[in-house]
Amino acid sequence: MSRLVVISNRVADPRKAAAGGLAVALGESLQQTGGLWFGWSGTIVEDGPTGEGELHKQQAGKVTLATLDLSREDHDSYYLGYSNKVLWPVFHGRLDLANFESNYIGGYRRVNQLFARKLLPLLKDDDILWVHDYHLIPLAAELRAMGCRQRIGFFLHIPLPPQITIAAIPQHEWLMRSLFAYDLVGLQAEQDVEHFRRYVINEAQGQALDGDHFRAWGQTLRASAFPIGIDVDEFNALAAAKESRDMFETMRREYSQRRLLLGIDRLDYSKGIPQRVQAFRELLANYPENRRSATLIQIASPTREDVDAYGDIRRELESLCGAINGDYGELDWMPVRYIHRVVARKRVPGLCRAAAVGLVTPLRDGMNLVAKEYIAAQDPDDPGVLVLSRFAGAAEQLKEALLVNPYDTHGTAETLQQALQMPLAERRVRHQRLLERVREQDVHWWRRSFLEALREAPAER
Ligand SMILES: O=P(O)(O)OC[C@H]1O[C@H](O[C@H]2O[C@H](CO)[C@@H](O)[C@H](O)[C@H]2O)[C@H](O)[C@@H](O)[C@@H]1O
Ligand SMILES: O=c1ccn([C@@H]2O[C@H](COP(=O)(O)OP(=O)(O)O)[C@@H](O)[C@H]2O)c(=O)[nH]1
Repeated sequence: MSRLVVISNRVADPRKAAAGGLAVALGESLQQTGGLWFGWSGTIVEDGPTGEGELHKQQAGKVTLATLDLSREDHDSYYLGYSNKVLWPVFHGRLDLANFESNYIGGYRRVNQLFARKLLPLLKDDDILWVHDYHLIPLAAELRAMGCRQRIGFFLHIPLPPQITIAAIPQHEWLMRSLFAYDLVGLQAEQDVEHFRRYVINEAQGQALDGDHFRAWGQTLRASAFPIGIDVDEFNALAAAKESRDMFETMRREYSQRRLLLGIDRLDYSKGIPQRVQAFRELLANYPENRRSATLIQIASPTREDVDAYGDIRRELESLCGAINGDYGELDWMPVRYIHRVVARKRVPGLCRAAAVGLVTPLRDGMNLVAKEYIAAQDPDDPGVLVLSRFAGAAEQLKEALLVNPYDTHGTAETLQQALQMPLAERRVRHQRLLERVREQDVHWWRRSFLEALREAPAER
């Protein structure tokens, strides 16, 4: 059996609970198979030489972690710059937030070359490589240029936008062409595959062949949807632990006379949090029976704070929450509880179970694992209702949720009222179907189906 080598920007000890969907899912996958997990150490070396990362190796159960430090200059241009000021906003359809500053691309290429150079000596001939996310799109091309012939798969955790939006990136042809150095490209949703198909045909003058195979720039690969899932059993074990049960009991006591609506997100402009708070405000305005009762808890964990757009969204959200509490709050009830901190993962199941409504309303999201965690956390006899954005990748699978357009404040407020009023029988039926889907297409299914497809993909090298 060949060894699995996972490469991602973010690496976490798989035995410890991590926040952030990618780290959680990869940790759970590697726990099953063992192998090597290679990526950035999370350390920035202030005055180290540019382009030379120190390699740290550490054993975490069956998994070897091999991580690199980055110099300040490389981190700023590769991670903050090209990854999070170019690729993240463009791939989430926010061209207005993209900053196409020319020196970012140099750092992005340099770090991908550095990763390839440091990884290559660690590889065995029959390893199977699985590269993750937008930080590392050109990694396979760099590895191939250094002689790497192993099978390499790539999984994009964020959405792939329409062809015309991709084309706004000055280096789009180089980026998309470098995807063809992989043997398999995995995307979150069928819609992303459709966007890939249109790019290949219309922009690269390539061909769509049978069975999700594509040919362009003299190379063939397969590009298919592999929607990422959660580890339901691991999540249930967290739910049964003391921290989670305590959290549930506390919330249930505190909100026994009230209805709880819950959002858990990184404070990212893609998550649609201000729009959600506006919709909640409209709910209170249009349906006064919810005043003194409905309470929105919004966990907005800090993320990428060195990127300006994230500071802006924080100020916007704080001002909105302040205004709604000022306008509607009473001495014994505040409509919004906004928390700008990470909630420990072991508390997430208890918090979700206590909420009558789970709010997952991103403007755009690759998948959104919180949507699946909310379903897994519910009491099947008295489940809450998931309100889900049609623009989250999860919406392709979770059709029995109440789907909303998060840009439509009025429509979302109406749906919140529908969720709060939904009869028990309907809640049970919807929840049962959703839970089946979350269980069937869990994180193990995701890993297995991707790796099987990678083993079978046409390998041209
Ligand atoms: O590593 P950070 O910059 O701190 O950001 C955290 C992660 O955010 C993104 O997550 C995505 O992956 C999830 C799992 O597939 C998916 O459910 C979600 O919709 C995506 O936004 C990012 O893609 C990761 O690389 C980051 O580690
Ligand atoms: O304060 C927080 C915020 C998020 N999470 C976890 O981080 C992951 C977020 O993944 P998702 O796919 O929803 O979004 P991402 O942050 O990766 O874009 C989920 O497992 C959450 O339970 C957490 O444990 N604490």
